[in-house]
Amino acid sequence: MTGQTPPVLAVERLGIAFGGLRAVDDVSFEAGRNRITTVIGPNGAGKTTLFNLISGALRPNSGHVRIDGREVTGAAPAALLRLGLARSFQITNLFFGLTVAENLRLAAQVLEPTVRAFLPVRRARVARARVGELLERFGLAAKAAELAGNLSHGEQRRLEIAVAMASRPRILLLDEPTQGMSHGDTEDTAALIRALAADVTILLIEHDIGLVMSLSHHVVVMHQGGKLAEGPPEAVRANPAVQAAYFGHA
Ligand SMILES: Nc1ncnc2c1ncn2[C@@H]1O[C@H](COP(=O)(O)OP(=O)(O)OP(=O)(O)O)[C@@H](O)[C@H]1O
Repeated sequence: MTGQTPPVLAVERLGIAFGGLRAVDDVSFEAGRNRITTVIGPNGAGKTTLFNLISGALRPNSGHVRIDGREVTGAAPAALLRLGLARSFQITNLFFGLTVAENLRLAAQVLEPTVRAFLPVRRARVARARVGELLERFGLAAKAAELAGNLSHGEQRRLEIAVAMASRPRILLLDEPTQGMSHGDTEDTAALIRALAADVTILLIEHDIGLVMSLSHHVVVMHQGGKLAEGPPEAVRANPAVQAAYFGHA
C-alpha cells in the first residue's frame, strides 16, 4: 500500500462488446480531483459507450470502475448519484412542460433528508435553497418561471448542467455540453465549466478541439474502442499517432 488517497474516479481495463464489435476495449485512466479530463476521438470511437459504462447505463463485460477506490462497476445510475456521480446527457433530458425552477427542484429533491422527501414541495427547504443557488450560478434567475421548453438552445444546455449539479455531485460527466451552441454561448459555457471544476471533478466528451485545448487538464484519446493516448492537452496534440488517427481527419 502506498498510503496515497485513491483517485476520485478510476477506470481500469474497461470493456464491452456489441456482437463482434469491441465498442470499448481495455480502457484505463484516472480522473484527478477537481480537474477537467476530456475524452476525445473520432465518431464511433466509443466515447459515449464509455460514459454509459461509467454512469451505470450499461454493464461492462470486463474491467472496473472505482469512485474514491470503491468498486462501483455495474452499479445503477441512482446508486451512483448517491455516491456523488452525476451525468448530463447529450440528448436533452429536461421536462419541457415544467418551469426552469421546477426542473431544478425535482433534481434537488435528493438533498432533502429522507423523512422529508415526500413532504409538499413548499416545505422542502433544502431543495428550495439549492434551486436559488443554481438559478444564480447558472445565470437563469430571470428565467426561473419560464417553461424549459421555451428557453433558447444555449439556455437549455445550461439548465441541463444545472440539473446535473443540483444533487451536489463530486463527479460530473458532461457529454458534448456545447453541441449546437452559438460561439457566444460556447464561450459562456466553457467559462462555467471551468468555474465548476473548483467544486467537482469533471469528465467531458468534447469535439471542439479549441475548447478541448483550452479547458482540459488531461486528455484521453479513444480510437476504435481502445485508448490511443492520454496526457496533457499539448502533448496529446503533438502525438503523431493521435494526429494520424484524429487530427489528420478534417
Ligand atoms: N447499444 C449498441 N448496440 C450496438 N452497437 C453499439 C451500441 N452502442 C454503440 N454501438 C457502437 O459502438 C461503437 C461506439 O459508439 P459510441 O457511440 O460509443 O461512439 P462515440 O465515440 O461516442 O461516437 P460519436 O462521437 O459519434 O458520438 C459504434 O460503432 C456504435 O455503432
